[in-house]
Amino acid sequence: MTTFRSGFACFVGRPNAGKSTLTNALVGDKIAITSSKPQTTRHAIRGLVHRDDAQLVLVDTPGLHKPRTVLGQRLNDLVRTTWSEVDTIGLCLPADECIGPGDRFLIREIAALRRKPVLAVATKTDLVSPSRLAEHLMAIQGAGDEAGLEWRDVVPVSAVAGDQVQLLADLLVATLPEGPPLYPEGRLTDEPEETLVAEVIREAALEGVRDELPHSLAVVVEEMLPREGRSPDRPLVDVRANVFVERDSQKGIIIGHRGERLREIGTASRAQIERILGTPVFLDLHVKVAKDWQRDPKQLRKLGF
Ligand SMILES: Nc1nc2c(ncn2[C@@H]2O[C@H](COP(=O)(O)OP(=O)(O)OP(=O)(O)O)[C@@H](O)[C@H]2O)c(=O)[nH]1
Repeated sequence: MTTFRSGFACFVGRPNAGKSTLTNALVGDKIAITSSKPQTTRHAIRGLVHRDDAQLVLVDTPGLHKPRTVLGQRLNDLVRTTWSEVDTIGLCLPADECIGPGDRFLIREIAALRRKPVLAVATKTDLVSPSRLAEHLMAIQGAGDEAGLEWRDVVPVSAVAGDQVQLLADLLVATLPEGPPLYPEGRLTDEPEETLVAEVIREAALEGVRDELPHSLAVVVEEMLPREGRSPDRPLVDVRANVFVERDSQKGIIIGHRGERLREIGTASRAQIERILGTPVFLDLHVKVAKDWQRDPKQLRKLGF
């Protein structure tokens, strides 16, 4: 009989390194939220990989970055707590970018954890030539040596092309302890549905807006209830959510000319929410100003941080 393994893994790496996309590719469903804007992953969202021989729980962390606000500090604390709790770490180093000071900082921090298996994942390999990839892999090896960190493996992967994703799953599973499944089969995530719904709306609201906005956006789902009086074969769920921004000017950006952008955000997120909940949804979206919420601990708590 083959042994069953189970445990936790997380991907770390600089913003935009491809962590969420990789999590999605491994889980095979869109649970973690991706966006072309950096630092959009706010919550440690877990995806479950169910296999005959193992269950891998993926914890997706936000990027570690220079803390400038209370929120920045909390995010960094969250990253470090996550690292200490998982069985194995995958450090994502995008192949289309050189290893920089930020990556070296991460590698030193991870090296300080000692003895935790660390896989170096060269992400986005579809974007580079084989010779550039070879250079990148050697640079990864060198950066590990420099920090006294011995990689368990160095794996080139393209989450978008699906290249080597399966191999990565095998290598991650091999680092897990023996044990029974941690979650019932069929679950993809243990995030409450409200959190997923809020993340979907946040992602839609961030699409195509200016660079300073990501940090100023928070979404809170106030209510999620089945509409009363519907026949069982035609259910409808009412979702009421608030999009919080920090300033009046940002409110205007989100709402758009005659509410056009807000309508687009609603349409785009509703389709995804319906997929998550498995029922048609009526989405009631409001934009509110919570002045400087990132700097105010009380407001942060209210917004779920
Ligand atoms: N071509 C290509 N693009 C990728 C790949 N993986 C991720 N990307 C793109 O890179 C960008 C960032 O990917 P994410 O998965 O959101 O990165 P992340 O590390 O989770 O980012 P943060 O949440 O900001 O920390 C997105 O635009 C992705 O579509 C890949 O394998 N190939």
